[in-house]
Amino acid sequence: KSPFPTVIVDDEVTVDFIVVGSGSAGSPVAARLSEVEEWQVLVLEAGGQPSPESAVPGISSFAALEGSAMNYNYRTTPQKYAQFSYTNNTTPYPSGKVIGGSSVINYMMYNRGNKFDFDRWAALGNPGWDYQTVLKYFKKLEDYGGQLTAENRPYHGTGGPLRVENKRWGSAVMTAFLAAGLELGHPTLDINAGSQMGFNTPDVTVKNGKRHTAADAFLRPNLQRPNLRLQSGSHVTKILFDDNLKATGVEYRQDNKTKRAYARKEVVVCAGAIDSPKLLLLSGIGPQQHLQGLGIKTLVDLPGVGENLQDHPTVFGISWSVPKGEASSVKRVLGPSSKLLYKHLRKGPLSAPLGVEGNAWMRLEEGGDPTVPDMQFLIISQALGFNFDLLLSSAISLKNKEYRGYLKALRGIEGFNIGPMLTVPKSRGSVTLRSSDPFDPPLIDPNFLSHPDDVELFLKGIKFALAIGNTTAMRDGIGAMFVAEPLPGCQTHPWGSDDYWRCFTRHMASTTYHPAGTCKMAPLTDPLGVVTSTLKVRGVNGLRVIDASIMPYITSANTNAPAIMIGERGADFIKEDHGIQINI
Ligand SMILES: Cc1cc2nc3c(=O)[nH]c(=O)nc-3n(C[C@H](O)[C@H](O)[C@H](O)COP(=O)(O)OP(=O)(O)OC[C@H]3O[C@@H](n4cnc5c(N)ncnc54)[C@H](O)[C@@H]3O)c2cc1C
Repeated sequence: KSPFPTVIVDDEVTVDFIVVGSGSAGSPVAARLSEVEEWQVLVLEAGGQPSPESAVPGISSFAALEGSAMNYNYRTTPQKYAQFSYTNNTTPYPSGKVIGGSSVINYMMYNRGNKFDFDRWAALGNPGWDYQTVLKYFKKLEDYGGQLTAENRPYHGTGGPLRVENKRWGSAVMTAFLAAGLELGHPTLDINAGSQMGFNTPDVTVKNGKRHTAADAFLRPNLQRPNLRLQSGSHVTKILFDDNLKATGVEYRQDNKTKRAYARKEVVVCAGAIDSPKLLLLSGIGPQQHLQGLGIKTLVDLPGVGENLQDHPTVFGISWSVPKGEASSVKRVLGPSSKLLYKHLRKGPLSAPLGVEGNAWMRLEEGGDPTVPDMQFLIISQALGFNFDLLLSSAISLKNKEYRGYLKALRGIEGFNIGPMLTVPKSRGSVTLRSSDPFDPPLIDPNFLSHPDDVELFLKGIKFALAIGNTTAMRDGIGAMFVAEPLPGCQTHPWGSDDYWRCFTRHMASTTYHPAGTCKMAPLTDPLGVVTSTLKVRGVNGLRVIDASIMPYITSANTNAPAIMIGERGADFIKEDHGIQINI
């Protein structure tokens, strides 16, 4: 039985709202709009049903691997300043093509970001996005099942659609990581509450031990509404406009047929930070020169479409070994006792995202606001070349030939990896069209490390990661031993020197799969803005973009929770504009 009831609508159909994409933001948009009984809402989703395995946290990250049918299987363009260790200087750039979008293939960490992120969006000239306002939406969307205390209670919601829980399982690496934080003077805390500065084990979008996607939370319970319809396998190729530049509907492909759907009120594009700008460009909204070069007629010359791509780069490969049994080995996660524990109690290694043990947020640059981090650390109890080596090295597409020897030395050992991650990098990339064919993958250029400050900050991040691994909690507690194998390509630099780590950074830095910012929300004074503060596309009517692409600056943590919040926030802007009373 398919988990999501879907429909096949007529080849030409008219509704009030068309929502393009059922991902982290599209699902709440559709659910909230269909609360208005007299509005007909149609969701067009390019992907299909999620696989049963995608619901099991411990194995579901396999869906993010290249080749999965639930993934667009994009890659970055060859990077000039980074990714030197990866095939052709490119890496896979997974993005969910499935009902639920990237919330079906992500690692389920639920991290909202920093108060400053949202106050900055508002200060740029985007009213209604300040922290106090968005906090109401974070609470509204949440059904918090984690531990509540006097400190974190005011920041959480219960009874909302999305289940958020404390992670149910961690290896000894997790406990040692938190102890290492305390040893270095950093508290263990709920980073979605008062302060983000410290160590934690992530809360996750998991319900009763199973992944809880945005579609599980917002669409599944509401698809019985007579005014909400979801049509899967429907790839939108173009937005249609009338002579007054009002969006009247979309053209899409389904079952090899070109069909049309018309919207009486609005078309809402929620296709994510890669596909939303792609769809605008295909529809003639974007930088005129780029469109002209591809023979696409320009409707609105909007230079910001596809620009301002931000992601959180991380440096892979900073690894420690531990004695057998301490980390997430294949045997431990997929072994019979783990399966039994999961089957009967929904607990154990299979109930938690594979290898994800903890996060930390720090400010490493001198000066600045001490409550705002510039670095996130992710500790995963797998490491390149270790137990899950095939999975990890293929996920990031390490150059096989060059690194075979390097990985061989590590094979079969257990271990962990601490990845420093820039919370708000200075480098900016872009998404552009490869051709005017809507089925051609776009050119995704994160332009990682094009800003030299990003490399210098990574240098500090790597040193802090080494300090975590060097604590008594890590060394004596779990027998952590740093893997000091010189990295191919960096052997000319004295091992461990600043230049060695700079070289290491440029070789190993890559994506954490958080594209954002490509349809930037900004006031009209900003020439690179694409949407207004109520998420309306500039220069046209009846068209909004509501997803991770609207972030002017990326949030200081993983982007799923903010994308869902953006969906909730955006739906209320639509309601307000159409005279519907909102309750928040
Ligand atoms: C491998 C991976 C791991 C991640 N891990 C985490 C994590 O642990 N924590 C976290 O917070 N974030 C994580 N993220 C990021 C997070 O999941 C995303 O930021 C978030 O899901 C983005 O939401 P969105 O609504 O902008 O886009 P999406 O959720 O990607 O939704 C876009 C939807 O639009 C559909 N679509 C696109 N184009 C079309 C079209 N032309 N026609 C019809 N439909 C279309 C897509 O199929 C998709 O369903 C991860 C992402 C990935 C890929």
